[in-house]
Amino acid sequence: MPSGPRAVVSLQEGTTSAGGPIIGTHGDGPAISTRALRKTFRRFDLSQVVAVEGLDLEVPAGGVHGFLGPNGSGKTTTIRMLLGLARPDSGEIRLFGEPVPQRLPAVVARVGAIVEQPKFVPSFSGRRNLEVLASAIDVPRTRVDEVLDQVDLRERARDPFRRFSLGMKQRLAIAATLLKDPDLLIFDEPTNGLDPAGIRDVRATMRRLGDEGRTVLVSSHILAEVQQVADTVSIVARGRSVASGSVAELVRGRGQVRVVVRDVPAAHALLTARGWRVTREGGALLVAGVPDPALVNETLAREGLFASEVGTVRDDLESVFLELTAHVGTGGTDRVPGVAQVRP
Ligand SMILES: Nc1ncnc2c1ncn2[C@@H]1O[C@H](COP(=O)(O)OP(=O)(O)OP(=O)(O)O)[C@@H](O)[C@H]1O
Repeated sequence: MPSGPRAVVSLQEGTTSAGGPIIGTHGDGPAISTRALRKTFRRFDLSQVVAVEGLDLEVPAGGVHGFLGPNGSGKTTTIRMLLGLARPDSGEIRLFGEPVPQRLPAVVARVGAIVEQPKFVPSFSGRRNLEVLASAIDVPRTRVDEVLDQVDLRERARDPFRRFSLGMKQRLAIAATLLKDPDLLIFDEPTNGLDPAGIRDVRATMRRLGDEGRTVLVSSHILAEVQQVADTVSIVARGRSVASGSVAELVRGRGQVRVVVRDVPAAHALLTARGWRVTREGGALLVAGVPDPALVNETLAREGLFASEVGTVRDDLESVFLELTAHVGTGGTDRVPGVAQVRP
């Protein structure tokens, strides 16, 4: 995947006449759903690469959805299929309930996306670049100021594009996707190659768009970035979905209880006997798989083992991600044992 800002795929320029009226409104079902989606490629030596293997994805309408997975897990290929830029071998895709690619023209005006390399003119100002794009897709010029505000670039809009920082270039690309006021925005690794300030600004822009009620699908292999901005996430590994749900749901119950007790061996034996996974960390014990930390305290106290400290060590999404994707071997597994597919 290329790094740095990507070009705007102006889906809005698609043929809207062929598809007829748009059926359904934003909010009456998922913005994106895929079922058993599969895509293979042939390598130069004619061997087959399975890029996407039976992917089920559901992105609720409204808010920011993180599409997470390690490098090579099939995110870009999936996004390209969602946008009609690659054809699935098999499976189903729906955008706002409409089958894609068959009914893409019916939904195309509701979708904006950033993939691949930028196509802005370096010597033109940010504003001029947007004005050219706006007239190409038949959008009034007044819209240019609105989208510049939406990405917080109004003040720098007169600077030539070539003087923009990478973060500003990326926000200009986002502004271009907003010209047609789409309901769904798809960004493939939008923070790739940006410095921390650029990442923060792009993230704030995505959050704002999600708060406006738009659906933002953002792919990333850097989970810490998405964790802070996403309402819901899907985690993929080797082209398959391994977990999905809200960030809170995915990390809930996955923390460990840290307990400090004088008689460590006795406490270890007692807690292990309850069926919990217990590991030693210095003078403390880490207990995994406990639904409520109070249960640890209660179990110990009943046997006269009094804890001097009980606390929760919460996993972040990064650890959940590593645990989930580590389970998926070469052959792939559909689901990781013990991980619920939490549908938002
Ligand atoms: N055009 C292609 N020809 C051959 N193989 C491809 C092609 N496009 C993707 N692949 C392979 O398909 C797999 C999935 O790639 P994809 O780019 O979709 O993953 P990704 O999750 O977006 O990864 P990254 O974060 O590194 O971009 C990889 O093994 C990749 O090498």
